[in-house]
Amino acid sequence: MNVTETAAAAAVQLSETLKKIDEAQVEAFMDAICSAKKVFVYGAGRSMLMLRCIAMRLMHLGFQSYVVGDTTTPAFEEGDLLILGSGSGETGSLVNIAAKAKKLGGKIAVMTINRESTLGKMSDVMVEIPAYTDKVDMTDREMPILPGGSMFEQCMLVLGDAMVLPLGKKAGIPTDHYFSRHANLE
Ligand SMILES: O=C([C@H](O)CO)[C@H](O)[C@H](O)COP(=O)(O)O
Repeated sequence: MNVTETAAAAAVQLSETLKKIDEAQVEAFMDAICSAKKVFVYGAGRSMLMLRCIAMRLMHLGFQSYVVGDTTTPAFEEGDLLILGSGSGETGSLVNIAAKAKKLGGKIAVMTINRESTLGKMSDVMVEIPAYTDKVDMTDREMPILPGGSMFEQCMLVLGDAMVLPLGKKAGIPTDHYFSRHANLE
């Protein structure tokens, strides 16, 4: 396959993977966002990059959303929600941050491939994405067309974007306000 054929085949695999996600898990995930005082996101590597995109969309909708570790990110408090994205569900820095957030009285929402992982077990709500990661033994799973954790990471991004309109509706945000908060010093 050449590059464009590979990209098209990857998009098909992405679509097939997204269709397998449990809608009830997604609903619970969105409810957790709507009932949180503030929403924080955290991940490592490419997973974090996808979560930054999701945090931006939440800000567009009017949620108080923050990226853990950014200079202007405020304190995590009781009633806040920490969204973690981790293919493996075992990345050490995320496990530490999740434990701290729980201790501070917050809730944990996790997107992961691995429901039995440490983060899966720590979560209050979880969306299981049946993708592939090279970090966990996945011999039973279809090999991805894209390398490493790419399939998982892209599923997170598309799923997060797909939540935008339903989240806006759930939170009662007028549609003409959706993107008026986008940065205008650019
Ligand atoms: O950057 C990553 C990627 O898998 C490289 O292909 C991961 O997102 C990063 O290493 C974090 O891992 P997970 O917590 O297992 O997503």
